[in-house]
Amino acid sequence: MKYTITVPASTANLGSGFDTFGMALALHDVVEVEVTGSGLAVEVIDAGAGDMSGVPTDESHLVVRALRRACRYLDISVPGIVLRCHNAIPHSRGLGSSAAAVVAGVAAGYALAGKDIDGSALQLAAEFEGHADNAAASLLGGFVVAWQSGSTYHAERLVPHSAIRPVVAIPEVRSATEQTRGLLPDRVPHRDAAFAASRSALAVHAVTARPDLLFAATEDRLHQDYREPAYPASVRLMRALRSRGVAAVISGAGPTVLALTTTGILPDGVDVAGFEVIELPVDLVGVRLCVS
Ligand SMILES: Nc1ncnc2c1ncn2[C@@H]1O[C@H](COP(=O)(O)OP(=O)(O)OP(=O)(O)O)[C@@H](O)[C@H]1O
Ligand SMILES: N[C@@H](CCO)C(=O)O
Repeated sequence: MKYTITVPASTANLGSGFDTFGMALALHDVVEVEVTGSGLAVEVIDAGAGDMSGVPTDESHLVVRALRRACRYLDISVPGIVLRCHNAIPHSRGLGSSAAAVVAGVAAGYALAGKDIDGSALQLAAEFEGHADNAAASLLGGFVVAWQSGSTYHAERLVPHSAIRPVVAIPEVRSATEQTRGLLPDRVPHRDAAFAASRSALAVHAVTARPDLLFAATEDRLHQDYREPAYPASVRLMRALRSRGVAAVISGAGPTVLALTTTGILPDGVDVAGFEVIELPVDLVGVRLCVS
């Protein structure tokens, strides 16, 4: 039996919802899993993601680690595994590749156990990253609001307004989430926290019902400026777009720039040299499984 898991990319933060907002995007990794008599074989295939030479093919592979974790949680043992990963989501660009890999592994564990995905899958997936924004989006699809109570992760899925057409500008350069989180301060001024509260509350309304409010709703003071030294060209592009009235933000931990448009294109005259610009519709479904 072959289990095929299709998992969407995601964009996190959306400007004002640091570690809270996520949105699934229609760019998918596909992971095929087969159970064998013994051992582990991992094949990593570039399906558009670019150079995959740094990705391990042993027990340290992220999909394998998440699959093993889910199997332990679900109390099943698997004698051997063949895994074929068709990677389309570029790594370390702020498009949630690591969360997608973890969600694929967890979903594979549930598939092997013959169980439907439930709330515990989010917990297992989010524990890998320490925040649930990307994982919840890849798991549930649509627009998610994620939060943490103690060590428990939660998320609510909302449906984005149908007029929203996300466009991403993906640079060649990479940046590791772990490093760019290190650029964030331990404390922020109270006025910036209040600013963030207003904009993130507004963003829930803007994304679901009032796209005309997206520009104000995506303003951020908690993370993007602090991370500018890691990817100055991306922040420059984001600001150039915002100066034209486009609701542009840094996608996740960067360096991709996300523009929440209603046109599916970026305005003429903005210099996008060094970036691949593509429209990525919202994925409303989240992770899916096919058994053959
Ligand atoms: N499909 C995958 N298979 C195996 N490992 C992966 C996969 N995707 C990501 N990884 C691992 O995760 C790393 C990237 O994680 P990182 O959190 O820095 O970036 P990201 O998830 O692409 O971006 P962000 O979290 O900002 O959206 C890769 O270098 C690789 O080690
Ligand atoms: N909210 C996370 C997303 C990236 O994993 C961050 O900005 O660091």
